[in-house]
Amino acid sequence: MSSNPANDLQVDRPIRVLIHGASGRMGQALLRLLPEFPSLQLVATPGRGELSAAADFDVAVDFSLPEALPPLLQRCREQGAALVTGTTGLDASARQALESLAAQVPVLWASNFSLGVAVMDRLVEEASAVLTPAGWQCDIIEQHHIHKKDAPSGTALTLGASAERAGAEVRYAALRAGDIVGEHTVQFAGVGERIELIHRASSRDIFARGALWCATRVAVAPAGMHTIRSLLFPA
Ligand SMILES: NC(=O)C1=CN([C@@H]2O[C@H](COP(=O)(O)OP(=O)(O)OC[C@H]3O[C@@H](n4cnc5c(N)ncnc54)[C@H](OP(=O)(O)O)[C@@H]3O)[C@@H](O)[C@H]2O)C=CC1
Ligand SMILES: O=C(O)C1=N[C@H](C(=O)O)C[C@H](O)C1
Repeated sequence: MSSNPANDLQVDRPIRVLIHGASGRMGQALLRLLPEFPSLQLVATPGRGELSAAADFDVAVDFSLPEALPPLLQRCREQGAALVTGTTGLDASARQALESLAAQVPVLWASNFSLGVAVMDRLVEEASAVLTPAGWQCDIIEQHHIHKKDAPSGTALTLGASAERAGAEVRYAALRAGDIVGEHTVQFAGVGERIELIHRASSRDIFARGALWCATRVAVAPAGMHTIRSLLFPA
């Protein structure tokens, strides 16, 4: 999760990586930061309709749109390659398709690859476990740039799911404005007091670095569904 090359993985041979969605905001950040991870060797950046002609790879790193995923999953399955994806707005059948791919290859989907949000997620779960039974209300307010298609954001839904595990009934509000990289507020409101947990992303580099760090780990992991929490905070 760090820009320190010492945190890169030592490997016998380079891990061949395909970047899916390379022309996008996240794709461009991934390409710029890739040199921080010498174990990763870029072999393909296929655009629309170019996947079948792409070179063989060990791990795909994907930030695209839900409709772009089926051909990528198919290619990973055919090749036995790992998948790290941060694409949000996935419906139940897309999530199921990831689970089914994970029966054959290592897969990691994360709605947010930042360390800060991973820690915030744990705080939300802990706060909700105490405050929900005490009758506090949980609300999640997220703000993003005007180009973002899905709402609520994937991160908001992940944080909400963590609060809901403790029984909370979460309400969501989403704002799309300017070039906001991403801001998430989880508010717990009781009578006479309130707690607000806020994460503000000021650069996409935090997501790109997190995804590349995960790729170095997932590429050499066993088949199955991996999570950012299981990589960052192994039991
Ligand atoms: N998990 C995380 O930490 C983060 C997740 N995200 C998520 O990542 C995704 C991408 O975000 P962002 O980079 O801002 O989006 P962009 O719109 O900037 O980029 C989307 C990319 O996907 C490609 N694409 C879109 N549709 C298709 C298709 N049908 N087939 C193949 N390629 C396609 C685009 O190609 P083209 O140029 O041809 O349109 C482009 O390269 C979103 O779901 C966003 O929510 C974003 C930031 C962090
Ligand atoms: O689309 C974005 O930009 C982001 N999407 C992710 C989400 O949906 O939570 C992560 C981050 O907030 C930026």
